[in-house]
Amino acid sequence: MKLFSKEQIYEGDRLTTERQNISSTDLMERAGTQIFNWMHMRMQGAQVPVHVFCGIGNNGGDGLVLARHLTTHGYNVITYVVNYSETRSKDFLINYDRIKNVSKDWPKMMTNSANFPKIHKDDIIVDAVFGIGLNRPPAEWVAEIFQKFRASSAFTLSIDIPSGLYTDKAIANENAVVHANYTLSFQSPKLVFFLPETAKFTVQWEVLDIGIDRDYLVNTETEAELISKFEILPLYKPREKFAHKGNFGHALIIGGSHGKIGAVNLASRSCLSSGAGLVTAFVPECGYHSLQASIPEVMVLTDKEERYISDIKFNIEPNAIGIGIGLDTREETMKALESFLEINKNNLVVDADGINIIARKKSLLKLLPPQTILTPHPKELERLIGKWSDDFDKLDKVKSLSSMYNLIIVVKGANTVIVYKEKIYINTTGNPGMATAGTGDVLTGIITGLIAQGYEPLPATLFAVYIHGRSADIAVEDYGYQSLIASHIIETIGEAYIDLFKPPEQTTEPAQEQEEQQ
Ligand SMILES: NC(=O)C1=CN([C@@H]2O[C@H](COP(=O)(O)OP(=O)(O)OC[C@H]3O[C@@H](n4cnc5c(N)ncnc54)[C@H](OP(=O)(O)O)[C@@H]3O)[C@@H](O)[C@H]2O)[C@H](O)CC1
Ligand SMILES: [K+]
Repeated sequence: MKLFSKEQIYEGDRLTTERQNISSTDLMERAGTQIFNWMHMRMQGAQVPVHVFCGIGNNGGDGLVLARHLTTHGYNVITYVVNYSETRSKDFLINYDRIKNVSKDWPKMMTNSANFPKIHKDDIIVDAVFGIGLNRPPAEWVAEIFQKFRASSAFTLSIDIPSGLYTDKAIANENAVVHANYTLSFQSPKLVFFLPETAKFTVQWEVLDIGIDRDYLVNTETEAELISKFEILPLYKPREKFAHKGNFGHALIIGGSHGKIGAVNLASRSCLSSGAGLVTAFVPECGYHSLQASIPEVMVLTDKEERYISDIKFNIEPNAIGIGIGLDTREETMKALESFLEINKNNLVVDADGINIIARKKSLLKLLPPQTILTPHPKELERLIGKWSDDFDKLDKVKSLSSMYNLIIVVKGANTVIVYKEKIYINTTGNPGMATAGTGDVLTGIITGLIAQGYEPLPATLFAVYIHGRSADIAVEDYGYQSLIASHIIETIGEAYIDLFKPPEQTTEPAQEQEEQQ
């Protein structure tokens, strides 16, 4: 799913009104009516007090359209105008007049937070104060109103975006943002719904289709894209009936040091479970017996050193190499990695201490083959790109590193983000249970295994991050967040593959109930 920028949304609006020969007021009527339909479906006439807070722009206009429909359908609605500016948008004014024609209780003007109404925790708040037009911090009294929303504990529904959130930059003051229980966003979700610092303001979100021009939506390239089953399924490579293990490549996993052979164990197993035909592990001598005993399917080559990697030499022709897990960053190992990178031409996935070594000696970056994949967790990323001031600054730094060295960078997080040059892909699978030792090793194995099978590096990365998270979502159902461990994620990779072909979950309501609601 494409994530359109603020500028692209405004452009889409303009083109839609032109091509469909409608006014912006008609488009606002569509938007507000869609919000009303969503609420009406769920409220079914319930007389819960609905407090609609409107700004003076088009987000506010949406709120007035909603309030008008709630009123004419007999709901218990109270409308407020948060009067933070004297400049009203045209469509706000048109809808301000329209609502006055259908209700004797005209919208209440608010110019400070003192006359904030009493709101019961079972009431509903609709936040139509700011939309994507927010371009400077809200006034203090407006921020106080947002804080009173939260203090009321009432269910808060934000229109388009929680007010106080910018679409394209970090927020200065978290107290000046609405905490939405639910956000109904027009045409596409916004990037800030998925970034670590701002995702918390949008607990749940849903996209409402307001009929923006289809050609525009299809033909407009966006910087950011949401990756879910729909985008992953077309990447899947089916298997021929008469396939044999040679068709699915030979992956090499290089890593491990005394006490950290398990990382290579996890990566090698997940590499096999991702479908690689053959997997070889290259480890210090101390890892030989444990690997051969624990994963008979994996072949093992060893370094001449007992406890750490000192000289990476192998007599196989791998199709893909995953390197860095459990590697250790001592001098001899750093030298071994440098000598390896000087001659390596293979597709490469670099993780963990592999990244830490490169972060220490940045000149190694230019030795990485095109489309090398780096999979840093936040601490490793900071060592690589330095400190960042906020999520947007982080993404800018990652994009420039990616462009400079032609790298694919996996920025692990609650929504893992894959960055390739100027493009951002946001994964939608995964859960907090994955914050446990070894899940990164498992991901490295899956990416390496997919490349070994012939997936190009970027699709392999998108696919692997998706499957890794989906597999953890399946496993967490049995183990819960606290008890999920990396090995469990390997066990459910198969189910995650099978899940790709299951139709999206049907609603649990029996068919006849759905008919009754028509
Ligand atoms: N295709 C769609 O998605 C549609 C979305 N719709 C809705 O339109 C809003 C965007 O509306 P817009 O009028 O552009 O902006 P806002 O309503 O978010 O803001 C109103 C104006 O307020 C001014 N502003 C910005 N920040 C502040 C601030 N901190 N304090 C005071 N005033 C502020 C700014 O105007 P200026 O001239 O003062 O800069 C804003 O323009 C979108 O989110 C949807 O809800 C359409 O209804 C239909 C199509
Ligand atoms: K809003």
